Amino acid sequence: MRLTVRDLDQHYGGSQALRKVSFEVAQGECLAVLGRNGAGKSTLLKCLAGVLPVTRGAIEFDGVDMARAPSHRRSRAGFAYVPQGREIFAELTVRENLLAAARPHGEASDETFAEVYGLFPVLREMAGRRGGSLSGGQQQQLALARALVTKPSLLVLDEPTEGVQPSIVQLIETVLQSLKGRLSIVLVEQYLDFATAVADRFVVLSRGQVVDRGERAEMSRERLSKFMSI
Ligand SMILES: Nc1ncnc2c1ncn2[C@@H]1O[C@H](COP(=O)(O)OP(=O)(O)OP(=O)(O)O)[C@@H](O)[C@H]1O
Repeated sequence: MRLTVRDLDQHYGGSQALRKVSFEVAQGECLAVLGRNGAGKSTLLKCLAGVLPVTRGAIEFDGVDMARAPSHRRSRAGFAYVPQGREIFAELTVRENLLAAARPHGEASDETFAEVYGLFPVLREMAGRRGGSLSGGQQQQLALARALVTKPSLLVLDEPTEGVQPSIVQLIETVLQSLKGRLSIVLVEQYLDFATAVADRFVVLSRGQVVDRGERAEMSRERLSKFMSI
């Protein structure tokens, strides 16, 4: 899916959190959204997901403006969102979490389950365990798997490496690299090594505005450090 965000404004009451944010993500590409705490990254992703209303601007999925469409319509159009903090169902088992995520998109096939269990083998082992009993890294894998069973064409991830041990960060990196090309990805990430390993292009937000953008080859620590807390 091609994502075009144009002149997006968002306000929390009287305070403006996003100001004329514009960018594009081509089919199969991964865009990293970088910036300091409070820059507006999570707000931007919530606007893309339709969980926060936008004040002005367009969010086009393959040319169709979804900026005012409810979340379920965006989801049916191929959009999947993994929020910060994961938001899995703690009381449901791993398998039930996956079934619940897949249901609005039609029953998930055995093939779909085999695919996500292939990407995240620990979830197969833990299929009967309650989501709430998993470690942070396992919950992050479950959150990603929940998004993938919906067969998205645009995957939006808010800090997938947060609170996750290095071996799982490496696994998530490998998974995202394998998904790129097939689906488009928007990634909010504080961990620069991960972002540079996965993203093709980046935008930097500061106080709700895009203050820099470029290609992966231009994502040098020197260039980004003036906008980030590193
Ligand atoms: N529910 C809310 N009500 C009012 N202001 C909010 C709300 N959520 C966020 N903000 C403000 O909007 C701005 C952007 O916040 P946002 O969470 O999008 O930043 P962020 O770049 O994702 O930061 P972080 O990395 O800390 O999550 C901040 O100034 C924040 O205080």
